[in-house]
Amino acid sequence: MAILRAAQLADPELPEHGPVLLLTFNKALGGYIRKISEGRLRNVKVEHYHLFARGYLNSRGLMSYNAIVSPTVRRSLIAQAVTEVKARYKPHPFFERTSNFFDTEVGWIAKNGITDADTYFKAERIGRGEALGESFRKIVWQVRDHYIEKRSARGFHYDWDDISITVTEELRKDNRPRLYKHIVIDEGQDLSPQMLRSLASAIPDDGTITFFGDVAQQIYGQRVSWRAAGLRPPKIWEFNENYRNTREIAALGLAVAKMDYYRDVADMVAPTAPKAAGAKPTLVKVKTETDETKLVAELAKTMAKQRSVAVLVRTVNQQNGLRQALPRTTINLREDGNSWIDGPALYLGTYHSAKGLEFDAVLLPYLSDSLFPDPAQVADFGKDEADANDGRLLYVGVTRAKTDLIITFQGERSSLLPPNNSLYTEITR
Ligand SMILES: Nc1ncnc2c1ncn2[C@@H]1O[C@H](COP(=O)(O)OP(=O)(O)OP(=O)(O)O)[C@@H](O)[C@H]1O
Repeated sequence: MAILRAAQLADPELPEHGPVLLLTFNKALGGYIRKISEGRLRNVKVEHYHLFARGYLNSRGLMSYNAIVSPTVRRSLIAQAVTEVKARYKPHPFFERTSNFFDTEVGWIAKNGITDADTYFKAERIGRGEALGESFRKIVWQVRDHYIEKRSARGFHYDWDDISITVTEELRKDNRPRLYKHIVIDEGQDLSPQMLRSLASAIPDDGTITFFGDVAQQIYGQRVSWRAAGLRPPKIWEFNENYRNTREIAALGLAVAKMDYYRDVADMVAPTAPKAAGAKPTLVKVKTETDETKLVAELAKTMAKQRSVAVLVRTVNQQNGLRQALPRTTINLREDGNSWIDGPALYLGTYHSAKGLEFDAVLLPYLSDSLFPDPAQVADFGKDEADANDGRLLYVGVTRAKTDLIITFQGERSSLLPPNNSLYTEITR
């Protein structure tokens, strides 16, 4: 629909036509969209947000080589900033929170376009985790300041979260004609409010924004809707037909969306049951993790001879581990994001990188209680928040499968999997 909408807005037959930006969240989805729309899109540019942001700032003379700090360096600078701020205070357990916690909080500030302390102190935090009290927010704000100072000292002007603040500021003072008249956003639920604001500033007064989103698939933990960014859509279409999954796979997806960790989702559109029937998702219990990796690699290899198959995992470490066991020809969704093959192929990636994509068969290994939700997330944000985040990832993973879904685990199966056994065919190896 996003492709068709983009084509329509660029069609010279339409009086309001003009150049269109079809914006995706990540590289892999951009590659997929370019592939499936081959030859059909004229006057439409397909880009992911960060490519757009870099290109625009470059046109303003504000982008140089190495201007954006990598996530790893950012995290280490934030960790150093925490140590510095900690030295000014009496010992307090708050400082013992993981660097991922501080990194996420600093990211949240930027994603919401907050640039002054007062606004942050008063901001309402959506999410399941406990809201931070003002004294803690004061500490976080100092961490943020120290981090930005350190970053500038190293010559980095931006990180991947706050780049959208400069994009918005520049667009607001930029009187040049706009490059695109219309912007179509796919997987918009995961763009930050500030990214959305920057896109709204990127079109002319007579331009339009079309936003495609599915709140059930919010996987970047922001738990905000487009409303938070101030978008007031004059028209909303609801798409509730599920044409992708078989009835059995859709039933598991729906059961996931009904789990406790999905409470209070605003703007949720429940899909109606699809017509095509197929096999139930298979739930395989294995003895050890080594057996699990071996089994998944064998199944994936065999199945990928005839179909498109994806193996999706929670963490980059799991991905790297599995990579060794899979054939060299396996397409890595994160790194080879731009390659997309029609027909039989084997893909490997994280749940995050599979956003918006679909495969004939999907394998979801390591869904053991000890590994999912990711224990590191539980340590950083507490069980409730980790359940809410990883539950959404599970929903994304399950709904990528068109006809076959295989889930494997060892020990106890993850508590995030719906407990109703009639949803699965269970096998013990
Ligand atoms: N009207 C239709 N009739 C038949 N098949 C359709 C129709 N619309 C979409 N499809 C097919 O349904 C599948 C899912 O469509 P699409 O990838 O656009 O879903 P989506 O809404 O973007 O899903 P998600 O956000 O979960 O990735 C695709 O294989 C697509 O070709």
